[in-house]
Amino acid sequence: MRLSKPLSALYSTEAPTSRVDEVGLNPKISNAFVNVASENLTEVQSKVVPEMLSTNNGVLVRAKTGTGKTYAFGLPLMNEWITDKNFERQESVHSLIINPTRDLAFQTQMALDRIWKQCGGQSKRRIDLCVGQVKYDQILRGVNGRTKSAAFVATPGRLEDMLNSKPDFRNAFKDLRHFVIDEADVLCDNDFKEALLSIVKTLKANHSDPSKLKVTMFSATMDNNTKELADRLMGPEHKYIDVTSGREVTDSVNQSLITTDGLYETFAVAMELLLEKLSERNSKVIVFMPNIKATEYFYELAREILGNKFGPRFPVLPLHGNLRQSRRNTVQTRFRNARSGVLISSNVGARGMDFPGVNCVIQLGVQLETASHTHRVGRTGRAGTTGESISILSKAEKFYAERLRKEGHVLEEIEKPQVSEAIESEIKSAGKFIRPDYNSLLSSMLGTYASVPRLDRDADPKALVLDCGRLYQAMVGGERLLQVSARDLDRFGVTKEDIDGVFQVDGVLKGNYRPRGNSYGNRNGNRSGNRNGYRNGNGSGNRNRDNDWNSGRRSDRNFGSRDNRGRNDQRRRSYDRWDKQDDHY
Ligand SMILES: Nc1ncnc2c1ncn2[C@@H]1O[C@H](COP(=O)(O)OP(=O)(O)OP(=O)(O)O)[C@@H](O)[C@H]1O
Repeated sequence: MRLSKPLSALYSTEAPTSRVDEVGLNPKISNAFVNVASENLTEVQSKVVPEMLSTNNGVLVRAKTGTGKTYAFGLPLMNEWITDKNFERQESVHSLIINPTRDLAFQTQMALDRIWKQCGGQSKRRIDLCVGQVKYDQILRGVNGRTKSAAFVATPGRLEDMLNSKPDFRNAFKDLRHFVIDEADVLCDNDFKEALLSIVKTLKANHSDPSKLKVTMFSATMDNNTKELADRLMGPEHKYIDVTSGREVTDSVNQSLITTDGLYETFAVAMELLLEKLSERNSKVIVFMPNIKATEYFYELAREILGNKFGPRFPVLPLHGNLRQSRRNTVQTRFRNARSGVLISSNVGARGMDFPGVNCVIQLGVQLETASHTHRVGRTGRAGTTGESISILSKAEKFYAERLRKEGHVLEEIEKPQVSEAIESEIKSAGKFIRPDYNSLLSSMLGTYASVPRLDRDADPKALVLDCGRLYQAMVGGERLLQVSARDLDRFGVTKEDIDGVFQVDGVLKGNYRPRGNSYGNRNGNRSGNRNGYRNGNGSGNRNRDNDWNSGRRSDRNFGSRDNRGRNDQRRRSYDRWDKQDDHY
């Protein structure tokens, strides 16, 4: 993206930055960067590029969202490719970059390719993908074909599978120089940790000289788990570069908070705000919803209401884990290229996704992990631009704002907008123009709450549950009650009297019963313990199926090829959940 202002002005709140031609990069790379991005590096690039060019040790990097981490690792890698005279003739893959989702892998590959093409490199060696839904043969062409892969951008499921099941592929990494772990905190999380360790083990076991393999890790959010794993993967000599100055989101994003009386008002206020924001010229907004069902519902609603106001060609786009990858790619390209429009997204669009020109992010409700908030906010105010983030929480969800504040987010309370009668009536009559499955929408909302850690310590679970029931009544009108199983409600510790006139219960409530180790009852707040609690009535006791975690149906189709099927059965389930759907994030 070309910027009209000098970068020093754009990054004025951050430390002095360097020019791209003064950090020791080959002129071909720095000239390409000037053509593609800027003459100036961002702060993280100014610190990381020289470090990566000179050190033999690993580097762990924490930098604010949208400050250019991709090129911070991409430029030094490509610099090595261009300065090695024998590079074209080498067979081994030089660099491996791992991302948690396919969407991010595509984006990373495209960003690096832009520079690499400017250098004329792609005719010699390419940057290829190793992700689910790319055919095995196509991936293998990068190691067996005439034009060898300089680098692979991979997701964990397909990468581990290929390394384990395809000897040709595995052997192509014997002189690998760089292994870059992007969004490191997610990849060090319990779901991926085992796979990541297994990948590193395989890479090292097959390496001609493991001491030459450099590992680098990047993220905006960093927890102790990540730091511990960094020690394991990179050794104690690795360097830690933190350019967040304690804040994970850039100062150029103003964060505010609107409190509503309940979930129904939350949806109405969000729609009113959206109309207001999109009425401004060249306004590009992302609305983040708490789960897939809510994303689908709000998208249908927005398509109708915004279509009536701005015309049918106005970009109103959905992004969530239940969409096919091809549709997700189309949506992302359309939104990336649009001057104005709205993306209604689940967590799948929250991390790393780079959509230029987003001036406002609206977030509804609570999330499993507060790190999600940081990444969602970080979709605006990128590359030195300014942005606005508005969180909408119901009174019962307000505990979440306190958590965010404790973690350093500055949320300014603002007045909620007056919801117009037109919007009220559109929401109430939504059943006529969309096919809302209100039952599963509300089950998903209950599931989202059930997946939040420490709920019973910080919040009033009863109030949240009752709000779900009232939302249902407001949506369907009349006296109909939401039908839920006693087992689901038991998790929130409600009694028959509490929910009288709000839910129709299947089974017998156990009063204030809360199962041991249930999702919100896990007081230590660790992430592994809080995902097993909720059954949303569709047969699975695992996690909140609609939280973008595991609701998907597509996978690394050929995962578990004959020779590793049994061994990887357990792990495959984890990849399936991720690689197909991405996402709890
Ligand atoms: N030196 C630069 N000058 C101007 N723009 C830049 C520069 N470096 C990167 N950019 C642009 O900034 C945007 C954000 O970059 P990138 O996606 O790498 O950020 P990030 O730090 O990885 O974000 P996130 O934390 O969300 O993953 C991209 O559009 C990128 O092209």
